[in-house]
Amino acid sequence: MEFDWPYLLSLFQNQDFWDASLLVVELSVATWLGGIVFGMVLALAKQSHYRPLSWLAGSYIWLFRSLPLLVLIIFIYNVPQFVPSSSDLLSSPFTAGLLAMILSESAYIAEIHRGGLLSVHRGQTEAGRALGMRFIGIQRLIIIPQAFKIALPSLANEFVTIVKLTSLVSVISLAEILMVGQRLYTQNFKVMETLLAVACYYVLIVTVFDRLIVWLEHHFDVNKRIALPTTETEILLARSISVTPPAKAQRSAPSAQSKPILSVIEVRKSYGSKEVLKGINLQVRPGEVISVIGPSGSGKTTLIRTINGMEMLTEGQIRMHDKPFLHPTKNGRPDEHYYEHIDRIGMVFQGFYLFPHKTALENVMLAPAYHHRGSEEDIRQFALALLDKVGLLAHAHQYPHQLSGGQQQRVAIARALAMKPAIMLFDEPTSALDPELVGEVLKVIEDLANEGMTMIIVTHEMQFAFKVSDRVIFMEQGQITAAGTPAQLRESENERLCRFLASQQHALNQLELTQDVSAA
Ligand SMILES: Nc1ncnc2c1ncn2[C@@H]1O[C@H](COP(=O)(O)OP(=O)(O)OP(=O)(O)O)[C@@H](O)[C@H]1O
Repeated sequence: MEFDWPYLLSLFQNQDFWDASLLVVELSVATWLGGIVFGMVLALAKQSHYRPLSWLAGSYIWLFRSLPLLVLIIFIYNVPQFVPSSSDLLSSPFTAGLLAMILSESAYIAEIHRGGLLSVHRGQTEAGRALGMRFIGIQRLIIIPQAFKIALPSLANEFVTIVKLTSLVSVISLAEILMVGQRLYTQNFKVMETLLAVACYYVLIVTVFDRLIVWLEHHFDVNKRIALPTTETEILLARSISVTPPAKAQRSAPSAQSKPILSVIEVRKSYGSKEVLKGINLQVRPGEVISVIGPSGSGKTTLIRTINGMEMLTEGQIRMHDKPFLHPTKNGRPDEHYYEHIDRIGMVFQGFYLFPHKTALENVMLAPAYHHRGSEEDIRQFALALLDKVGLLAHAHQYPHQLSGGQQQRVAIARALAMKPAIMLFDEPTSALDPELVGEVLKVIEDLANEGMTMIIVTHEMQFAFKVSDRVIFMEQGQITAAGTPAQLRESENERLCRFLASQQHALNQLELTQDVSAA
Protein backbone atom coordinates (compact mmCIF):
# COMPACT_ATOMS: atom_id res chain seq x y z
CA MET A 1 0.00 0.00 0.00
CA GLU A 2 1.49 3.33 -1.08
CA PHE A 3 1.56 6.46 1.05
CA ASP A 4 -0.86 8.96 -0.53
CA TRP A 5 1.08 12.26 -0.49
CA PRO A 6 -1.44 14.26 -2.58
CA TYR A 7 -4.19 13.20 -0.15
CA LEU A 8 -2.05 14.28 2.81
CA LEU A 9 -1.43 17.70 1.25
CA SER A 10 -5.11 18.11 0.47
CA LEU A 11 -5.87 17.74 4.19
CA PHE A 12 -4.17 21.10 4.84
CA GLN A 13 -6.89 22.77 2.80
CA ASN A 14 -9.65 20.93 4.59
CA GLN A 15 -12.00 23.45 6.21
CA ASP A 16 -13.13 20.96 8.89
CA PHE A 17 -9.55 20.62 10.10
CA TRP A 18 -9.08 24.40 10.30
CA ASP A 19 -12.40 24.79 12.16
CA ALA A 20 -11.32 22.03 14.54
CA SER A 21 -7.91 23.74 15.02
CA LEU A 22 -9.67 26.98 15.92
CA LEU A 23 -11.80 25.08 18.41
CA VAL A 24 -8.73 23.45 19.95
CA VAL A 25 -7.05 26.86 20.26
CA GLU A 26 -10.14 28.39 21.89
CA LEU A 27 -10.56 25.48 24.26
CA SER A 28 -6.85 25.38 25.19
CA VAL A 29 -6.47 29.13 25.73
CA ALA A 30 -9.69 29.34 27.77
CA THR A 31 -8.65 26.31 29.85
CA TRP A 32 -5.15 27.71 30.38
CA LEU A 33 -6.34 31.19 31.39
CA GLY A 34 -9.17 29.82 33.56
CA GLY A 35 -6.73 27.35 35.12
CA ILE A 36 -4.20 30.11 35.81
CA VAL A 37 -6.76 32.30 37.59
CA PHE A 38 -8.54 29.53 39.52
CA GLY A 39 -5.23 27.74 40.16
CA MET A 40 -3.82 30.91 41.77
CA VAL A 41 -6.89 31.18 44.02
CA LEU A 42 -6.37 27.53 45.03
CA ALA A 43 -2.63 28.01 45.60
CA LEU A 44 -3.22 31.06 47.82
CA ALA A 45 -6.01 29.24 49.68
CA LYS A 46 -3.74 26.25 50.26
CA GLN A 47 -1.15 28.56 51.82
CA SER A 48 -3.72 30.29 54.00
CA HIS A 49 -3.25 30.42 57.78
CA TYR A 50 -6.99 29.71 58.01
CA ARG A 51 -6.94 25.93 58.39
CA PRO A 52 -10.40 25.04 56.92
CA LEU A 53 -9.61 27.03 53.76
CA SER A 54 -6.20 25.43 53.39
CA TRP A 55 -7.73 21.99 53.93
CA LEU A 56 -10.48 22.63 51.35
CA ALA A 57 -7.97 23.77 48.73
CA GLY A 58 -5.68 20.80 49.48
CA SER A 59 -8.59 18.36 49.17
CA TYR A 60 -9.69 19.89 45.87
CA ILE A 61 -6.19 19.56 44.44
CA TRP A 62 -5.91 15.97 45.66
CA LEU A 63 -9.34 14.98 44.25
CA PHE A 64 -9.06 16.58 40.83
CA ARG A 65 -5.52 15.39 40.26
CA SER A 66 -6.68 11.84 41.03
CA LEU A 67 -9.69 11.89 38.66
CA PRO A 68 -9.04 10.87 35.03
CA LEU A 69 -10.00 13.78 32.76
CA LEU A 70 -12.00 11.49 30.48
CA VAL A 71 -14.23 10.42 33.36
CA LEU A 72 -14.67 14.04 34.45
CA ILE A 73 -15.66 15.17 30.94
CA ILE A 74 -18.29 12.44 30.58
CA PHE A 75 -19.53 13.06 34.12
CA ILE A 76 -20.00 16.81 33.64
CA TYR A 77 -21.64 16.37 30.25
CA ASN A 78 -24.19 14.06 31.88
CA VAL A 79 -24.91 16.24 34.92
CA PRO A 80 -28.07 17.73 33.25
CA GLN A 81 -29.69 14.28 33.43
CA PHE A 82 -29.76 14.64 37.21
CA VAL A 83 -29.81 18.44 37.50
CA PRO A 84 -32.07 19.61 34.66
CA SER A 85 -31.52 23.29 35.55
CA SER A 86 -27.88 22.93 34.44
CA SER A 87 -28.84 21.81 30.94
CA ASP A 88 -28.75 25.36 29.51
CA LEU A 89 -25.08 25.50 30.38
CA LEU A 90 -23.81 21.95 30.19
CA SER A 91 -25.73 20.57 27.24
CA SER A 92 -23.23 22.39 25.00
CA PRO A 93 -20.25 19.99 24.54
CA PHE A 94 -17.87 22.98 24.38
CA THR A 95 -18.99 24.39 27.75
CA ALA A 96 -19.06 20.99 29.41
CA GLY A 97 -15.60 20.13 28.02
CA LEU A 98 -14.20 23.52 29.01
CA LEU A 99 -15.58 23.27 32.55
CA ALA A 100 -14.17 19.77 33.00
CA MET A 101 -10.77 20.83 31.71
CA ILE A 102 -10.62 23.95 33.92
CA LEU A 103 -11.62 21.94 36.99
CA SER A 104 -8.95 19.37 36.31
CA GLU A 105 -6.16 21.65 35.08
CA SER A 106 -6.53 24.21 37.87
CA ALA A 107 -5.52 21.45 40.32
CA TYR A 108 -2.22 20.94 38.46
CA ILE A 109 -1.68 24.65 37.83
CA ALA A 110 -2.30 25.39 41.53
CA GLU A 111 0.75 23.31 42.38
CA ILE A 112 2.82 25.13 39.74
CA HIS A 113 1.71 28.46 41.23
CA ARG A 114 2.48 27.24 44.73
CA GLY A 115 6.03 26.48 43.63
CA GLY A 116 6.28 30.03 42.26
CA LEU A 117 4.79 31.59 45.41
CA LEU A 118 7.16 29.64 47.65
CA SER A 119 10.14 30.75 45.57
CA VAL A 120 9.49 34.44 46.26
CA HIS A 121 11.71 35.49 49.16
CA ARG A 122 9.89 35.88 52.48
CA GLY A 123 11.43 39.35 52.77
CA GLN A 124 9.18 40.55 49.94
CA THR A 125 6.08 39.89 52.06
CA GLU A 126 7.75 41.49 55.08
CA ALA A 127 8.63 44.59 53.05
CA GLY A 128 4.99 44.86 51.95
CA ARG A 129 3.72 44.38 55.50
CA ALA A 130 6.18 46.96 56.80
CA LEU A 131 4.63 49.40 54.33
CA GLY A 132 1.22 48.79 55.90
CA MET A 133 -0.09 46.67 53.01
CA ARG A 134 -2.61 43.91 53.64
CA PHE A 135 -2.61 40.32 52.41
CA ILE A 136 -4.48 40.86 49.12
CA GLY A 137 -2.49 43.99 48.21
CA ILE A 138 0.82 42.25 48.94
CA GLN A 139 -0.16 39.25 46.82
CA ARG A 140 -1.52 41.34 43.95
CA LEU A 141 1.22 43.92 43.71
CA ILE A 142 4.31 42.16 45.03
CA ILE A 143 4.15 38.38 45.24
CA ILE A 144 1.97 37.21 42.33
CA PRO A 145 3.86 39.17 39.62
CA GLN A 146 7.13 37.63 40.83
CA ALA A 147 5.65 34.14 41.33
CA PHE A 148 4.04 34.25 37.89
CA LYS A 149 7.36 35.05 36.25
CA ILE A 150 9.02 32.15 38.06
CA ALA A 151 6.18 29.78 37.13
CA LEU A 152 5.90 30.86 33.48
CA PRO A 153 8.13 28.12 31.94
CA SER A 154 6.13 25.42 33.78
CA LEU A 155 2.86 27.12 32.83
CA ALA A 156 3.97 27.12 29.20
CA ASN A 157 4.64 23.41 29.48
CA GLU A 158 1.18 22.90 30.94
CA PHE A 159 -0.30 24.71 27.94
CA VAL A 160 1.22 22.11 25.63
CA THR A 161 -0.28 19.36 27.79
CA ILE A 162 -3.68 21.10 27.62
CA VAL A 163 -3.56 21.31 23.80
CA LYS A 164 -2.99 17.57 23.63
CA LEU A 165 -5.65 16.83 26.24
CA THR A 166 -8.29 18.59 24.13
CA SER A 167 -8.37 15.44 22.00
CA LEU A 168 -10.32 13.83 24.87
CA VAL A 169 -13.34 16.10 24.36
CA SER A 170 -14.11 14.13 21.19
CA VAL A 171 -15.75 11.66 23.58
CA ILE A 172 -18.65 14.11 23.98
CA SER A 173 -18.88 14.64 20.20
CA LEU A 174 -16.95 17.89 20.09
CA ALA A 175 -15.44 18.11 16.64
CA GLU A 176 -11.80 18.68 17.57
CA ILE A 177 -8.87 17.75 15.33
CA LEU A 178 -8.61 14.05 16.19
CA MET A 179 -12.35 13.54 15.72
CA VAL A 180 -12.27 15.16 12.27
CA GLY A 181 -9.39 12.81 11.38
CA GLN A 182 -11.21 9.75 12.74
CA ARG A 183 -14.30 10.58 10.69
CA LEU A 184 -12.14 10.77 7.57
CA TYR A 185 -10.10 7.59 7.98
CA THR A 186 -13.11 5.48 8.90
CA GLN A 187 -14.47 6.41 5.46
CA ASN A 188 -11.31 6.18 3.30
CA PHE A 189 -9.05 3.93 5.47
CA LYS A 190 -6.08 6.26 4.89
CA VAL A 191 -5.14 6.05 8.56
CA MET A 192 -1.43 6.99 8.37
CA GLU A 193 -1.92 9.98 6.07
CA THR A 194 -4.84 11.32 8.13
CA LEU A 195 -3.09 10.87 11.46
CA LEU A 196 0.04 12.55 10.08
CA ALA A 197 -2.11 15.55 9.16
CA VAL A 198 -3.69 15.47 12.64
CA ALA A 199 -0.20 15.47 14.17
CA CYS A 200 0.87 18.39 11.95
CA TYR A 201 -2.10 20.49 13.08
CA TYR A 202 -1.23 19.87 16.76
CA VAL A 203 2.46 20.64 16.16
CA LEU A 204 1.50 23.85 14.38
CA ILE A 205 -0.68 25.03 17.28
CA VAL A 206 1.96 24.17 19.90
CA THR A 207 4.72 25.88 17.87
CA VAL A 208 2.77 29.12 17.45
CA PHE A 209 1.94 29.29 21.17
CA ASP A 210 5.47 28.29 22.13
CA ARG A 211 6.73 31.40 20.30
CA LEU A 212 4.06 33.54 21.97
CA ILE A 213 5.07 32.29 25.43
CA VAL A 214 8.77 32.93 24.70
CA TRP A 215 7.73 36.50 23.89
CA LEU A 216 5.73 36.66 27.13
CA GLU A 217 8.71 35.40 29.16
CA HIS A 218 10.90 38.02 27.49
CA HIS A 219 8.33 40.69 28.27
CA PHE A 220 8.30 39.80 31.99
CA ASP A 221 12.07 39.54 32.27
CA VAL A 222 13.21 42.79 33.89
CA ASN A 223 16.84 41.66 33.52
CA LYS A 224 16.54 42.35 29.81
CA ARG A 225 15.06 45.82 30.22
CA ILE A 226 17.18 48.86 29.54
CA ALA A 227 16.74 51.62 32.12
CA LEU A 228 15.55 54.97 30.79
CA PRO A 229 17.39 58.10 31.94
CA THR A 230 15.65 60.51 34.30
CA THR A 231 14.23 63.34 32.19
CA GLU A 232 14.81 67.06 32.68
CA THR A 233 11.11 67.46 33.51
CA GLU A 234 11.40 64.86 36.26
CA ILE A 235 14.47 66.58 37.71
CA LEU A 236 12.63 69.93 37.75
CA LEU A 237 9.57 68.26 39.25
CA ALA A 238 11.64 66.64 42.02
CA ARG A 239 13.40 69.87 42.90
CA SER A 240 10.30 72.03 42.95
CA ILE A 241 9.31 70.63 46.37
CA SER A 242 11.29 70.16 49.56
CA VAL A 243 11.22 66.92 51.49
CA THR A 244 13.51 68.21 54.24
CA PRO A 245 11.74 69.55 57.35
CA PRO A 246 11.93 73.33 57.90
CA ALA A 247 14.97 74.50 59.91
CA LYS A 248 13.04 74.99 63.19
CA ALA A 249 11.93 71.36 63.10
CA GLN A 250 15.47 70.16 62.81
CA ARG A 251 17.32 68.31 65.45
CA SER A 252 17.41 69.37 69.05
CA ALA A 253 17.85 67.21 72.15
CA PRO A 254 14.60 65.28 72.73
CA SER A 255 12.73 66.64 75.69
CA ALA A 256 12.17 64.25 78.59
CA GLN A 257 8.72 65.85 79.03
CA SER A 258 7.51 65.16 75.50
CA LYS A 259 5.10 62.24 75.16
CA PRO A 260 6.68 59.09 73.75
CA ILE A 261 5.84 58.14 70.16
CA LEU A 262 6.43 54.50 70.94
CA SER A 263 6.34 52.60 74.22
CA VAL A 264 7.62 49.05 74.54
CA ILE A 265 6.22 47.67 77.79
CA GLU A 266 7.48 44.45 79.41
CA VAL A 267 7.86 42.76 76.03
CA ARG A 268 8.81 39.11 75.97
CA LYS A 269 9.34 36.98 72.91
CA SER A 270 9.91 33.24 72.82
CA TYR A 271 10.64 30.83 70.02
CA GLY A 272 9.31 27.55 71.43
CA SER A 273 10.88 27.17 74.83
CA LYS A 274 13.66 29.63 74.05
CA GLU A 275 13.02 33.11 75.44
CA VAL A 276 14.80 35.64 73.22
CA LEU A 277 13.41 38.89 74.68
CA LYS A 278 13.07 38.89 78.45
CA GLY A 279 10.94 41.81 79.52
CA ILE A 280 12.05 44.79 77.41
CA ASN A 281 10.95 48.31 78.37
CA LEU A 282 11.70 51.20 76.07
CA GLN A 283 10.21 54.61 75.42
CA VAL A 284 11.01 56.54 72.26
CA ARG A 285 10.42 60.30 72.25
CA PRO A 286 9.91 62.49 69.17
CA GLY A 287 13.19 63.28 67.43
CA GLU A 288 15.12 60.75 69.48
CA VAL A 289 17.77 58.59 67.83
CA ILE A 290 18.37 55.32 69.64
CA SER A 291 21.03 52.80 68.65
CA VAL A 292 20.74 49.22 69.83
CA ILE A 293 24.09 47.48 70.22
CA GLY A 294 25.18 44.20 71.75
CA PRO A 295 26.82 40.89 71.01
CA SER A 296 25.55 38.58 68.30
CA GLY A 297 22.43 36.66 69.36
CA SER A 298 21.52 39.12 72.12
CA GLY A 299 18.07 39.78 70.54
CA LYS A 300 18.60 43.14 68.81
CA THR A 301 17.04 42.11 65.51
CA THR A 302 14.22 40.26 67.27
CA LEU A 303 13.45 43.43 69.24
CA ILE A 304 13.21 45.67 66.19
CA ARG A 305 11.21 43.07 64.27
CA THR A 306 8.84 42.73 67.21
CA ILE A 307 8.39 46.51 67.34
CA ASN A 308 6.92 46.58 63.82
CA GLY A 309 4.99 43.33 64.08
CA MET A 310 7.21 41.18 61.85
CA GLU A 311 7.48 38.90 64.88
CA MET A 312 4.58 38.64 67.31
CA LEU A 313 5.33 39.33 70.94
CA THR A 314 4.62 36.58 73.44
CA GLU A 315 3.91 38.86 76.42
CA GLY A 316 3.70 42.59 77.12
CA GLN A 317 2.53 45.31 74.74
CA ILE A 318 3.70 48.02 72.39
CA ARG A 319 1.84 51.33 72.18
CA MET A 320 2.01 54.04 69.50
CA HIS A 321 1.17 57.58 70.57
CA ASP A 322 -0.15 55.99 73.77
CA LYS A 323 -2.70 53.92 71.82
CA PRO A 324 -2.73 50.10 71.59
CA PHE A 325 -0.58 48.87 68.72
CA LEU A 326 0.73 45.35 69.38
CA HIS A 327 -0.16 42.76 71.98
CA PRO A 328 -0.36 38.95 72.03
CA THR A 329 -3.38 37.66 70.08
CA LYS A 330 -5.09 34.27 69.97
CA ASN A 331 -4.22 33.55 66.35
CA GLY A 332 -0.65 34.84 66.72
CA ARG A 333 -1.18 37.61 64.13
CA PRO A 334 -1.53 41.37 64.60
CA ASP A 335 -5.09 42.72 64.88
CA GLU A 336 -6.75 45.91 63.60
CA HIS A 337 -4.79 48.12 66.04
CA TYR A 338 -1.68 47.18 64.12
CA TYR A 339 -3.09 48.40 60.78
CA GLU A 340 -4.13 51.70 62.38
CA HIS A 341 -0.49 52.58 63.07
CA ILE A 342 1.88 50.44 61.01
CA ASP A 343 1.99 52.90 58.11
CA ARG A 344 3.57 55.45 60.51
CA ILE A 345 6.54 53.16 61.11
CA GLY A 346 9.18 52.92 58.40
CA MET A 347 11.39 49.85 58.33
CA VAL A 348 14.71 49.36 56.57
CA PHE A 349 15.91 45.76 56.39
CA GLN A 350 19.41 44.37 56.36
CA GLY A 351 18.63 42.63 53.03
CA PHE A 352 16.99 45.75 51.41
CA TYR A 353 14.04 43.71 50.05
CA LEU A 354 13.36 46.04 47.17
CA PHE A 355 10.68 44.76 44.79
CA PRO A 356 12.75 43.37 41.91
CA HIS A 357 10.02 43.73 39.26
CA LYS A 358 9.68 47.46 39.89
CA THR A 359 12.02 50.36 39.14
CA ALA A 360 13.49 52.46 41.96
CA LEU A 361 10.77 55.07 41.36
CA GLU A 362 7.99 52.44 41.31
CA ASN A 363 9.36 50.94 44.53
CA VAL A 364 9.06 54.32 46.23
CA MET A 365 5.62 55.06 44.77
CA LEU A 366 4.06 51.67 45.53
CA ALA A 367 2.95 52.11 49.16
CA PRO A 368 1.62 55.70 48.92
CA ALA A 369 -0.33 54.70 45.79
CA TYR A 370 -1.71 51.62 47.58
CA HIS A 371 -2.77 53.77 50.55
CA HIS A 372 -4.22 56.47 48.23
CA ARG A 373 -1.97 59.17 49.65
CA GLY A 374 -2.76 61.72 46.96
CA SER A 375 -2.99 61.91 43.19
CA GLU A 376 -0.61 59.82 41.09
CA GLU A 377 1.18 62.99 39.98
CA ASP A 378 1.73 64.16 43.59
CA ILE A 379 2.94 60.72 44.66
CA ARG A 380 5.32 60.61 41.71
CA GLN A 381 6.70 64.08 42.50
CA PHE A 382 7.23 63.20 46.16
CA ALA A 383 8.92 59.92 45.21
CA LEU A 384 11.25 61.69 42.76
CA ALA A 385 12.09 64.26 45.45
CA LEU A 386 12.88 61.46 47.93
CA LEU A 387 15.13 59.75 45.39
CA ASP A 388 16.86 63.09 44.94
CA LYS A 389 17.27 63.37 48.71
CA VAL A 390 19.06 59.99 48.87
CA GLY A 391 21.17 60.94 45.83
CA LEU A 392 19.50 58.58 43.36
CA LEU A 393 17.35 60.77 41.14
CA ALA A 394 19.49 59.83 38.14
CA HIS A 395 18.71 56.15 38.82
CA ALA A 396 14.93 56.56 39.17
CA HIS A 397 14.10 54.24 36.27
CA GLN A 398 16.62 51.53 37.09
CA TYR A 399 15.60 48.15 38.43
CA PRO A 400 17.10 46.94 41.73
CA HIS A 401 19.45 44.50 39.96
CA GLN A 402 20.92 47.45 38.06
CA LEU A 403 21.90 49.20 41.33
CA SER A 404 24.76 48.58 43.78
CA GLY A 405 23.98 47.33 47.30
CA GLY A 406 24.46 50.81 48.76
CA GLN A 407 22.16 52.33 46.14
CA GLN A 408 19.53 49.65 46.76
CA GLN A 409 19.60 50.38 50.48
CA ARG A 410 19.21 54.11 49.79
CA VAL A 411 16.16 53.36 47.60
CA ALA A 412 14.82 51.23 50.47
CA ILE A 413 15.21 54.23 52.80
CA ALA A 414 13.38 56.47 50.30
CA ARG A 415 10.65 53.82 50.00
CA ALA A 416 10.13 53.81 53.77
CA LEU A 417 10.17 57.64 53.89
CA ALA A 418 7.49 57.80 51.19
CA MET A 419 4.90 56.86 53.83
CA LYS A 420 5.94 59.93 55.90
CA PRO A 421 6.67 57.77 58.95
CA ALA A 422 6.68 59.10 62.49
CA ILE A 423 9.51 56.73 63.36
CA MET A 424 12.08 54.83 61.30
CA LEU A 425 13.49 51.44 62.25
CA PHE A 426 16.79 50.26 60.80
CA ASP A 427 17.77 46.61 61.18
CA GLU A 428 21.53 46.42 60.61
CA PRO A 429 21.17 48.55 57.48
CA THR A 430 24.79 48.19 56.40
CA SER A 431 25.61 44.62 57.41
CA ALA A 432 24.98 43.22 53.93
CA LEU A 433 27.09 45.86 52.20
CA ASP A 434 30.66 45.83 50.93
CA PRO A 435 32.78 48.05 53.23
CA GLU A 436 33.23 50.76 50.59
CA LEU A 437 29.43 51.15 50.27
CA VAL A 438 28.69 51.47 54.00
CA GLY A 439 29.52 55.19 54.21
CA GLU A 440 26.97 56.34 51.61
CA VAL A 441 24.12 54.64 53.53
CA LEU A 442 25.28 55.87 56.94
CA LYS A 443 25.46 59.41 55.54
CA VAL A 444 21.79 59.26 54.52
CA ILE A 445 20.80 57.95 57.97
CA GLU A 446 22.89 60.64 59.69
CA ASP A 447 21.23 63.34 57.58
CA LEU A 448 17.84 62.00 58.66
CA ALA A 449 18.94 62.10 62.31
CA ASN A 450 20.03 65.71 61.88
CA GLU A 451 16.66 66.58 60.36
CA GLY A 452 14.93 65.41 63.53
CA MET A 453 13.66 62.01 62.35
CA THR A 454 12.86 59.65 65.24
CA MET A 455 14.85 56.47 64.75
CA ILE A 456 15.80 53.14 66.28
CA ILE A 457 18.91 51.68 64.70
CA VAL A 458 20.21 48.17 65.30
CA THR A 459 23.83 48.33 64.27
CA HIS A 460 27.28 46.87 64.59
CA GLU A 461 28.78 50.20 63.43
CA MET A 462 29.94 51.43 66.87
CA GLN A 463 31.56 54.58 65.54
CA PHE A 464 28.34 55.56 63.84
CA ALA A 465 26.09 54.57 66.77
CA PHE A 466 28.06 56.70 69.24
CA LYS A 467 28.18 59.61 66.83
CA VAL A 468 24.50 59.98 65.81
CA SER A 469 22.58 58.65 68.80
CA ASP A 470 20.90 60.48 71.65
CA ARG A 471 20.73 57.20 73.50
CA VAL A 472 22.57 53.93 73.09
CA ILE A 473 21.07 50.69 74.37
CA PHE A 474 23.23 47.70 75.15
CA MET A 475 21.44 44.33 74.89
CA GLU A 476 22.62 41.06 76.23
CA GLN A 477 20.81 37.72 76.38
CA GLY A 478 17.46 39.28 75.59
CA GLN A 479 17.69 42.12 78.13
CA ILE A 480 18.69 45.76 78.09
CA THR A 481 21.62 45.72 80.50
CA ALA A 482 22.85 49.27 79.93
CA ALA A 483 21.36 52.40 78.40
CA GLY A 484 22.29 56.06 78.31
CA THR A 485 23.82 58.81 76.23
CA PRO A 486 26.91 57.84 74.23
CA ALA A 487 29.09 59.64 76.82
CA GLN A 488 27.42 57.83 79.73
CA LEU A 489 27.91 54.48 78.06
CA ARG A 490 31.56 55.08 77.35
CA GLU A 491 32.12 55.91 81.02
CA SER A 492 29.94 53.05 82.31
CA GLU A 493 31.47 50.52 84.66
CA ASN A 494 29.16 47.73 83.50
CA GLU A 495 31.65 44.91 83.11
CA ARG A 496 30.00 43.19 80.15
CA LEU A 497 29.51 46.47 78.32
CA CYS A 498 33.17 47.42 78.93
CA ARG A 499 34.27 44.07 77.54
CA PHE A 500 31.98 44.45 74.52
CA LEU A 501 33.19 47.99 73.84
CA ALA A 502 36.80 46.90 74.28
CA SER A 503 36.20 44.27 71.59
CA GLN A 504 34.96 47.08 69.37
CA GLN A 505 37.81 49.41 70.42
CA HIS A 506 39.18 49.66 66.95
CA ALA A 507 35.98 51.38 65.80
CA LEU A 508 35.83 53.66 68.84
CA ASN A 509 39.43 54.69 68.39
CA GLN A 510 38.51 55.77 64.93
CA LEU A 511 35.65 57.85 66.38
CA GLU A 512 37.96 59.62 68.82
CA LEU A 513 40.42 60.30 66.05
CA THR A 514 37.67 61.88 63.97
CA GLN A 515 36.43 63.95 66.92
CA ASP A 516 39.98 65.15 67.71
CA VAL A 517 40.44 66.22 64.12
CA SER A 518 37.16 68.14 64.07
CA ALA A 519 37.89 69.78 67.48
CA ALA A 520 41.29 70.94 66.24
N1 LIG B 1 12.83 32.53 63.92
C1 LIG B 1 13.60 32.11 64.94
N2 LIG B 1 13.42 30.91 65.48
C2 LIG B 1 14.16 30.49 66.53
N3 LIG B 1 15.13 31.23 67.13
C3 LIG B 1 15.36 32.45 66.61
C4 LIG B 1 14.61 32.97 65.50
N4 LIG B 1 15.06 34.21 65.23
C5 LIG B 1 16.04 34.47 66.11
N5 LIG B 1 16.22 33.42 66.93
C6 LIG B 1 17.18 33.32 68.04
O1 LIG B 1 17.02 34.45 68.83
C7 LIG B 1 18.27 34.88 69.34
C8 LIG B 1 18.42 36.36 69.04
O2 LIG B 1 18.54 36.52 67.64
P1 LIG B 1 18.68 37.96 67.00
O3 LIG B 1 18.79 37.80 65.52
O4 LIG B 1 17.61 38.82 67.50
O5 LIG B 1 20.08 38.43 67.60
P2 LIG B 1 20.95 39.69 67.22
O6 LIG B 1 21.38 40.32 68.49
O7 LIG B 1 20.23 40.56 66.27
O8 LIG B 1 22.18 38.98 66.51
P3 LIG B 1 23.08 39.52 65.30
O9 LIG B 1 23.80 40.70 65.81
O10 LIG B 1 24.01 38.38 65.03
O11 LIG B 1 22.16 39.80 64.18
C9 LIG B 1 19.32 34.03 68.67
O12 LIG B 1 19.73 33.04 69.61
C10 LIG B 1 18.60 33.39 67.54
O13 LIG B 1 19.10 32.11 67.26
